Amino acid sequence: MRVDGTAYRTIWPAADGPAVEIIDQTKLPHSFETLRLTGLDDAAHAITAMQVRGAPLIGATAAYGLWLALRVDPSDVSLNRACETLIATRPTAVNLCWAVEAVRAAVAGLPPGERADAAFAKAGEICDADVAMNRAIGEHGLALFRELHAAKGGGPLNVLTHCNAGWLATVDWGTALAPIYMAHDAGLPVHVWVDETRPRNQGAALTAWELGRHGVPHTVIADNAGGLLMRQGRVDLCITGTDRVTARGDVANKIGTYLKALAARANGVPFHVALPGPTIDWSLSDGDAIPIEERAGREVSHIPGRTDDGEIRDVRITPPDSPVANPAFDVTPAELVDGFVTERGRCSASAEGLAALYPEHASAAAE
Ligand SMILES: CSC[C@@H](O)[C@@H](O)C(=O)COP(=O)(O)O
Repeated sequence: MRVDGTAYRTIWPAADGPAVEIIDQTKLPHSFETLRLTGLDDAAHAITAMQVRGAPLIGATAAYGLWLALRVDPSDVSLNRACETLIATRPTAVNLCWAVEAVRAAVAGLPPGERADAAFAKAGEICDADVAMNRAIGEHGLALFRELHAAKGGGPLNVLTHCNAGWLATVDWGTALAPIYMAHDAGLPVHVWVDETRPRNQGAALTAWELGRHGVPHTVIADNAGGLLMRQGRVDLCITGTDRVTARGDVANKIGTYLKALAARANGVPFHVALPGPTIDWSLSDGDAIPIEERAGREVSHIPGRTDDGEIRDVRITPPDSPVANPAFDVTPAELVDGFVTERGRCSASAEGLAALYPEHASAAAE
């Protein structure tokens, strides 16, 4: 996507040496800054501190993190230690494990001297594949948007989304936002209700920033406003991304997604989830078995903002002696999801639906 006229991906190899560059998402929407990652620790820190976030981008960053580790020490011990370190950074998004295991498989059988180059090539492949999958998700989602718009019979299609599943969450395009960009670019009138997404405000800070840069009409709302808007008939479709989908179609996504799915079902609003194949965890059936990341309480007790003189600062909003809890994801059962939009097409949120699109994985999962 373009920022001030320049085309960016969210992660790219540095032109001038062994490093990768990222957009520091903790600085958005206040300032657009890039960062250099020069070693495994930088990559692990970028994921943990959410300088990069979003399931596909976490995976891509981990892949480059392995390259950086293998440049320094290509031994088996180093490879295994780097894989463990990266996998431990964030537990819910399965794309992280998928990308780490893809790089491990690409390098494990090679002589140590060839491993770093092979890891670099694999990381690049993962990034290119992510962009292609998201573009395809956008095209399949656009068909859904056109159907819903035609059924509505006029006016803008009002789409509600939660968290950030845009280009910042992936290498480019995004998952849930890809159809929104394509619809807007194709002249289909869309307006997006952007959930602020407490506690880290990925909607207010990142989705609103992305949509604004692209000229897509949008309105930021408090997380609690969605139910009212659905009841008032002001939401035509909910679409979110996901961090992990089980083989039977249960969906882990940013905390608060489940409440939106419940409100959507109660109000007859279609609720769809956009995902690339690597987000499916074929080893799990029951969504309640998905590990839910518990993040620091400070993300709940404090809220960041920018002062008038440009400083980004956290401000406390809870009594200092009140305990806080911060589960970062929730699970929406497949029954509440009206459909998946994948790079291979659309399907029902069910074992049968996923198996029809991904027969090679489904048969392996059943064995
Ligand atoms: C295409 S991204 C899908 C999900 O990763 C996204 O919806 C989400 O929940 C991101 O959570 P985050 O905690 O910001 O990494």
